[in-house]
Amino acid sequence: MLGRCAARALGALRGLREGAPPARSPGPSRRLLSSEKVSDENHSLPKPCWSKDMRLLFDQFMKKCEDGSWIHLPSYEYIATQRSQDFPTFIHASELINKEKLSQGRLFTKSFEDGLGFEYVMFYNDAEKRIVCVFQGGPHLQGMPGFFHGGAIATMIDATVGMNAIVSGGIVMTANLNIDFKRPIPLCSIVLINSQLDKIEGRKLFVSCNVQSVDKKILYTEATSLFVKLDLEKKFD
Ligand SMILES: CCCCCCCC/C=C\CCCCCCCC(=O)SCCNC(=O)CCNC(=O)[C@H](O)C(C)(C)COP(=O)(O)OP(=O)(O)OC[C@H]1O[C@@H](n2cnc3c(N)ncnc32)[C@H](O)[C@@H]1OP(=O)(O)O
Repeated sequence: MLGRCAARALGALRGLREGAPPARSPGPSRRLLSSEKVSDENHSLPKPCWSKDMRLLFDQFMKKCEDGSWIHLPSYEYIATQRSQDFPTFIHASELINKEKLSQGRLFTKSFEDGLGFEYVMFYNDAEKRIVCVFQGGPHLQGMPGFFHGGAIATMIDATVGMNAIVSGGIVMTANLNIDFKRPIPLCSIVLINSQLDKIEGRKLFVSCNVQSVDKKILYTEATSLFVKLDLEKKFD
């Protein structure tokens, strides 16, 4: 059975997706218009492009979810709710945004054809405040020949530590991300991204992370990050 904290974390994610505020306080833009589009396809479920190893890891983690200690986090291509459309106004940047283009917005990691870019699934452990992301990068993420682009690795790290901060703190933005690239990651390999919430100080959430081979014998990357919780109510008023 889900613990109260875990249920709250999942609620926060649903809130992000459906336009309800993830934090406790209801805001002036708490509305979901009937015309709003929400992608239905949960990309965190097995697809034909997932390798056998990716599928195996997925099954292993799903087994861990059975007692409620781990939660399988959903992931969607785009969030086209009124609240996400309003997001630039919350941070006083609406005049900088092309409104037509905003409606075409898609989550960067979900913008590739199946199997060519970012294939991943995240699992959250509420008691330990950590996320494990199983990541299968595709051939269009190449940097140096035969290896992943550093920016692609940084993107997946940001997505994972970012999700850890979101489930713990609501709506946050990355303020700082430090990455040590220790070994190049072979293109199309599967890796584990292990992220851990280290501490919360007021609006600041500190999250660290490493990227390992599936057998845990190779440490590819280490990172630390700072996320700052946005005070949407305050900024909106
Ligand atoms: C309704 C919305 C719906 C949304 C739906 C979302 C769905 C999402 C779904 C799936 C997501 C998957 C996950 C993805 C994750 C990716 C996330 C990104 O890529 S974010 C893009 C890159 N980041 C930026 O562009 C930030 C740019 N920076 C800023 O906007 C500001 O600097 C911000 C918000 C980070 C902080 O600004 P301030 O005005 O709110 O706060 P101040 O007062 O400056 O700082 C607060 C505290 O933090 C420290 N701080 C700030 N920046 C720091 C830094 N770089 N280093 C150290 N400390 C820093 C300050 O010193 C201060 O600390 P003291 O409270 O005094 O102790």
